[in-house]
Amino acid sequence: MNEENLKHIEQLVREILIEIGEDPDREGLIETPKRVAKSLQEITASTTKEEFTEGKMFPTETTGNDQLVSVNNIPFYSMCEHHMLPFFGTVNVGYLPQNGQIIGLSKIPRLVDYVSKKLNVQENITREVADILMEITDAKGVAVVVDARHMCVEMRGVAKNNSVTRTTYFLGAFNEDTQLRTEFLQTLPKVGF
Ligand SMILES: Nc1nc2c(ncn2[C@@H]2O[C@H](COP(=O)(O)OP(=O)(O)OP(=O)(O)O)[C@@H](O)[C@H]2O)c(=O)[nH]1
Ligand SMILES: [Zn+2]
Repeated sequence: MNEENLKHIEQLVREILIEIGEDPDREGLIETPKRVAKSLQEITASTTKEEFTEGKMFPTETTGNDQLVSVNNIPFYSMCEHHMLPFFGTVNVGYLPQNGQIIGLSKIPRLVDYVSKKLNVQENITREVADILMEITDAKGVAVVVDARHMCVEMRGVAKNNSVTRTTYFLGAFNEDTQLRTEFLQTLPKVGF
């Protein structure tokens, strides 16, 4: 998003304020179009793939490391592509390394940021995290579970407060090996939001 985009969004937000019956020149709203433009820029500023693909893999001495690795409770914030309202929650990721190749732990939350900082739906975030992780690690299997609350479900429409949506996506070994899948599912923390 460049300066021209930001200026244009500012004008549009000013028009929205008028259409919803507000006075965009009242004191509390004077800076609002600019703030909204900047916050939209921040919320949708997906990072680049290099943030989690450069220097990502570490070979270890032994394939004895080819055991389940799970990184849970990774927070994310996104906006639904239907209403442009926030949905947020946690991403839980498991993978089964192949040939002792492990990924730097910080790269997984970076991947979650990359996928979630744009207009999206929860199912796509779940699948994209799994597909990209599989692509960059060449793991034997990848599992992703996302728990989220959707403001478009809670504060409007059907208005169901505190309902939590869980989406899951399994690739490779997690589809074939029920024991592995159960082991991963047992690592999932209780939803705390
Ligand atoms: N599957 C899925 N649906 C979502 C997600 N975020 C929002 N939605 C749903 O997208 C749907 C859009 O439905 P529409 O009927 O086109 O829009 P609407 O009239 O605003 O729907 P209501 O929310 O039921 O009032 C709604 O059922 C939302 O709950 C998501 O991440 N995944
Ligand atoms: Zn929505």
